[in-house]
Amino acid sequence: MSTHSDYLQQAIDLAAENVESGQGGPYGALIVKEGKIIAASGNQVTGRLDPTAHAEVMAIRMACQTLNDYQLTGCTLYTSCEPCPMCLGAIYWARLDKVYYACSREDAAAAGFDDSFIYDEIPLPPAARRIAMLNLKQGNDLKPFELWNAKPDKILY
Ligand SMILES: Nc1nc2[nH]cnc2c(=O)[nH]1
Repeated sequence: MSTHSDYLQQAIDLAAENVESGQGGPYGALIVKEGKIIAASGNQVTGRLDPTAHAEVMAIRMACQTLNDYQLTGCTLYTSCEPCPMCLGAIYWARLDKVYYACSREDAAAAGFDDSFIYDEIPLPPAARRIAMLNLKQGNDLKPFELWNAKPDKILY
């Protein structure tokens, strides 16, 4: 029976292997459900030319395919490093039960992966962010939400 520490060690090993493979950054993640590893991935940002291909996001995508579901309730994520703000959002949307991580955001920053500029942006008003988010109201901007609310067979997530 593997322990939390065993799974976390596997995530760290994946991260270290990822440096050799050249697929992306020094990160690894895996997802466990009922004692079984259902997904595992390294960071694949540069290999896939995909800035969203962080280890945690890749593992979440893989686990959803494995379970044929869009939510991961009952699953635990093990990651070599504290999730970045993007992965944090993905973790909540995926409804994972719990996350274990090894390195901290401070460790990542010391290695050149500093997320603090993103954390600092979050509380700012959208238009004041470094990448300005400009709210342009349109006459029919609420239409998609109205259609959604009226749709009897919608799949809630
Ligand atoms: N936790 C985590 N942080 C990152 N920062 C840049 N890439 C990654 C990643 O794949 N995982």
